[in-house]
Amino acid sequence: MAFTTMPFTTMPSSLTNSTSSPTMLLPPISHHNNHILPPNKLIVNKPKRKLLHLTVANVASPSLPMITPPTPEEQRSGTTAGRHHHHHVAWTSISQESWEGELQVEGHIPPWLNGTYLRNGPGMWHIGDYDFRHLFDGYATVVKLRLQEGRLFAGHRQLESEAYRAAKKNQKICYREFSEVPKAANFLAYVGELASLFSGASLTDNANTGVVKLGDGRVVCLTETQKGSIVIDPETLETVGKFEYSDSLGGLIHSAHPVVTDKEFVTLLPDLVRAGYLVVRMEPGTNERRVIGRVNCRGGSSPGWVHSFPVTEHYVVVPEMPLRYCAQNLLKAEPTPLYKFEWHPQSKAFMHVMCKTSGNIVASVEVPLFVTFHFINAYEEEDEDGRVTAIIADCCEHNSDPTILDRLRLQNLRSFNGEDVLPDARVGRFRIPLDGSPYGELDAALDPNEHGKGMDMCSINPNNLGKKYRYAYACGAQRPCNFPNTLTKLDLELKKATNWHEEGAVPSEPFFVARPGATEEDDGVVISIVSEKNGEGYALLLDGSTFEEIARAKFPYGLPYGLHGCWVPKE
Ligand SMILES: CC(=O)/C=C/C=C(C)/C=C/C1=C(C)CCCC1(C)C
Ligand SMILES: CC(/C=C/C=O)=C\C=C\C=O
Ligand SMILES: [Fe+2]
Repeated sequence: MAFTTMPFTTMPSSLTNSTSSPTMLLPPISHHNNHILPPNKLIVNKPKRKLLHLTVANVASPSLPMITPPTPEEQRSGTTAGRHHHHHVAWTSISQESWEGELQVEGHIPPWLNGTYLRNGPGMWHIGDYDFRHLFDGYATVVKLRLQEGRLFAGHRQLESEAYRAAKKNQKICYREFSEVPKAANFLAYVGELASLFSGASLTDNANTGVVKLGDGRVVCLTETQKGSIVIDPETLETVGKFEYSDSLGGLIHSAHPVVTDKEFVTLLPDLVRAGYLVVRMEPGTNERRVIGRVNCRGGSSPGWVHSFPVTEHYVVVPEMPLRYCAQNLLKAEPTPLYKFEWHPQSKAFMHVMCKTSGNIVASVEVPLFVTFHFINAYEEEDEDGRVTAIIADCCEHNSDPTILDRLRLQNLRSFNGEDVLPDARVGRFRIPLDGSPYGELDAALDPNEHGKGMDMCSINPNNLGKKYRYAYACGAQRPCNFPNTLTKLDLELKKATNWHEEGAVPSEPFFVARPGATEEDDGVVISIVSEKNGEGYALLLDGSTFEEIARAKFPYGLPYGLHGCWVPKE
């Protein structure tokens, strides 16, 4: 099969951001005997020393540089804030390009669990001496957990986006990130005179949000810019090349969360010129998106942010949030309170429902104002005669408070002082009637106290995508906290939650993998990666049904927080 990928030039094998600041190094690894050092043996290299690029390929390196801890002066230095452990390891930049090795497993990995869990996220939040502002600005770090006959082989690697390579080469940001803007000279020096800083060319391709496995087997890292679609090798985590869309639909941005199954890739392309959304579909084995239909916005002159959207078996649901893209903010030099977005409560909120096969809009209703990053799932509600009466769509809803976006500034995440500052959130359940009534409803699907009034980063059993379902897994809040800190299993039928919590731990999105042949919806495991307050970290497996721990495996280093993952089953 001929795929369109554009290879990048080879990267240098050594880490080029050998800054003048102290940086954590990871312990060396060996093929035969993987040394997992306790955290107090984590080693810190001396300023101005070159960092080793530790990969399996170079474990044979005969010697490591002499290691000394940072001086108290260096410890105090504000400019190294992104790099060492003044604050939680979840918000500390990864210090090494890549690592891989076997982890020791405590507990029992089910023998049926054979495949690789991949997780993407912004893991490096500085370049040179400059620390980034926002969680979403970080350069992508992809983590893998390869589970094989009860053993666990893990690793991580920095994604070689153009934006990351340019930043390493110039020791400066060269493309527009979520909240960061390069200096014009940096951008021009890298991209050339033809591209304007105030054009789409200046947008990042730093694919730091999610990772998906297409029906044809290709694994693609994604973010909200279309150019930030990058193919990786799921085994080595190496960057293969850009995923080039071969259609001529154009546009610069898309939803960060396409709905991907073995049969299709469905996504939304916001139209910032004629406020609306194109609903598009791409078949496995192709790079061509085809238009299913178009939704025109009903409120405001700009489309609402669509970080994600839900589908049912027959419909695509297009949310129109009053948190809207702002074309001016996209190209502004200084960050605005809501970054590239604006809150327009007077423009109202809507939900549109499009038939997947005809592209016809079968419902378009006004709903209460809402703010969400993540839809959980949706399904068709039927009456006794099997007629579809409404669409039910669930999301992690931030009590229609857009300031959640600004709460994710690194400074906030790093400055937790025991005070409860996480804004309330809930499982928002929309009911969108299909009988032509003009209004839809939005209510909490269960009492938010069940999951501690915090709620985000959700997954479901993928076999229930678009269908009536009972269970979801997400992160909730054991307060006080400044960020969701529990893993929670939601029973949306009994309206109960089961919570997993460890003091000071920051767990990433609980990802559900169904047991092959299972008949119960929650028969499977939940995978998460936990960053601990002592600087360590581990992979965690919970039983999808009892929500009890079945295994954990410590990494030799604490990992930064990560966002979304996917499962690549072993063939
Ligand atoms: C990591 C995450 O959840 C969201 C990331 C969002 C990003 C990276 C958005 C990026 C954007 C730009 C870099 C410029 C254009 C606007 C926008 C899509 C917000
Ligand atoms: C981490 C996050 C959104 C990530 C987007 O992909 C939201 C967290 C919300 C906190 O309550
Ligand atoms: Fe997301």
